[in-house]
Amino acid sequence: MSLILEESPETRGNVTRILLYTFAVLATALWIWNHRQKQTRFYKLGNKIPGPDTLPLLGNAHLALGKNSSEIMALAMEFAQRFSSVTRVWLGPKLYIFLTEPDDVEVILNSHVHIDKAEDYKYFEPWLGEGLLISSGEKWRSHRKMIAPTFHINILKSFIGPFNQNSRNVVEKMRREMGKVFDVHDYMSGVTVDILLETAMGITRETQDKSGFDYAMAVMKMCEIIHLRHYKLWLRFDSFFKFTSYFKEQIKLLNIIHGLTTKVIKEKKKEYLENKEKGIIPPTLEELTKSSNGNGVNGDTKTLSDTVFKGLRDDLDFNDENDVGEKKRLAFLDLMLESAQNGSNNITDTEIKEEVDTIMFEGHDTTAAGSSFVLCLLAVYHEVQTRVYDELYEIFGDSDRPATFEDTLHMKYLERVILESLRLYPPVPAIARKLNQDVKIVTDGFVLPAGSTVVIGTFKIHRSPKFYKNPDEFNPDNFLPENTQNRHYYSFIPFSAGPRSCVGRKYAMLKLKVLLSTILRNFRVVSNVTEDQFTLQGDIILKRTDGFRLKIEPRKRVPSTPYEAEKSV
Ligand code: HEM
Repeated sequence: MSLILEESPETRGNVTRILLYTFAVLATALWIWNHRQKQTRFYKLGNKIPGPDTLPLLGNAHLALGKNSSEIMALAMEFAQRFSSVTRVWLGPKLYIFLTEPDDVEVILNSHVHIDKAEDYKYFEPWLGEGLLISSGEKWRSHRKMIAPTFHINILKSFIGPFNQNSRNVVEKMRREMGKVFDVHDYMSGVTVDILLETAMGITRETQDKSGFDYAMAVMKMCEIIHLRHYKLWLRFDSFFKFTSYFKEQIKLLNIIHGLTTKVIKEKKKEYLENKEKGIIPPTLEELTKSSNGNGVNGDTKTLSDTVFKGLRDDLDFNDENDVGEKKRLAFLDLMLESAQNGSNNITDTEIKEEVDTIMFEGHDTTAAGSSFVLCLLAVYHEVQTRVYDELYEIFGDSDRPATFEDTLHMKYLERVILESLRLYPPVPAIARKLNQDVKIVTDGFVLPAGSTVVIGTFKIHRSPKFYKNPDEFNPDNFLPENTQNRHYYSFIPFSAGPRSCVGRKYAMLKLKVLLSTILRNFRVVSNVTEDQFTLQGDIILKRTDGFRLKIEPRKRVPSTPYEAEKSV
């Protein structure tokens, strides 16, 4: 600056001229680039789709600046209202297309071609590597084929023991909150990680040392960092993120997480080989999932959700009446190690670690949010809670016995409540895919160009008046058989659908029933917050920014009076 001031007026004029020329050349180059881009097929197809007005270069990115995740969620809802069921948004040169019409959603989700995850999933990579959630192509296909059977109903039935034990443990912990307002999500998160440690890695409470607790804490904190990176736009850039304290924290957390998974895999592998030498070989996946009637399907074990999800055409439709029993219980990790060792699957230790870490992530936050929303809704709608409890009283009376798999089949009203809660508050509120090929959708024959990102607005679809009468109202009867049978399958997709649907769907439903029934048999949940006061955070996992606050009261183990029961119908 001082240099310029000392120079002659003529030199100063030259500098100004050079700056102006440079600016003019740059601006012209940008304009030409912008104009030429607009002429490309990608831009032309993108711009045929309705969406908010754009600014040169920025597209619509300025609309997201300075907004927190709740405000971005509100904006997305406003766009969905203002534009059609197909809306485009440009974030600079990146094209995002939002779909909320089940016919269009089916075109994407039911396809075996459009299965690649959007770039937004990349923050998981340091943690989950190429695990099932983010992998693509042949790797995803072969691992999915290997992992889907480890969620066979026979294996899930053998998890009833840990589901019950951990649910009873959390009930004991929650007693200390009696009569106070507290955030129930903290408890749901803790119990979910404990259950996963046991069912995914085979680490029981008895075998768990401090590393199990540290792992659980690290999983929860990693989820928080990833959530932050989704809504704090500047943290999305690795080059910036690396200079923040979050990055240092992430390194520490990943050391804990990967340290434990690696250690457990090593120990389990050693144990397996030692047992093999002694001639003790665990049952194979094929043996555990063998069907008694040959076709693997048994109508007696079908639940309401099996019927609700039957049109979604995934690879989880197996059912069997064989009960493998407690003795044969194997965690996912054991099953993967066993199949790698006996040669039925070609999977390395690193890949096994990535899959176990993936299951720990996917199975944790989703069910913690899902169970917290159910409890908060029941705390608001007492008459629904009364009906749920009456059903539980019919099954268990005033006994304290643990739930059996058979009991869960009788929890029909509770199941409707869970499904309705997943409809109004889907834990995964949106699903994103990267398109590698152009796709023609049903609405107005729009062609979504290769290279764009498709965002499926589950939250919005679930609240469509076209499929639900009074769509914003909490009404478990939306899932009465007569109301579900003719509804578009893709109008209810909390677990996504098609070949890339949630592999833990049946696990989640079974666990939610055991956990929620145990809590509700012990406590009555109450809240003075009404549903319209819930503030939502539209992150990768839907949460309440105001916290999942409620109160618990001791449950009187008696059914409601006939008058109360009548009122609640
Ligand atoms: C209420 C609970 C749950 C909900 C709402 C849910 C929802 C979902 C959704 C929507 C997807 C697709 C995500 C996408 O395409 O971006 C998904 C994928 C997945 N989920 Fe879940 N999930 C739940 C529980 C679980 C549990 C308990 C596990 C495991 C124990 C699990 C394991 C997975 C895995 C491994 C994938 C990736 C599947 C693939 O890409 O092939 N989920 N989940």
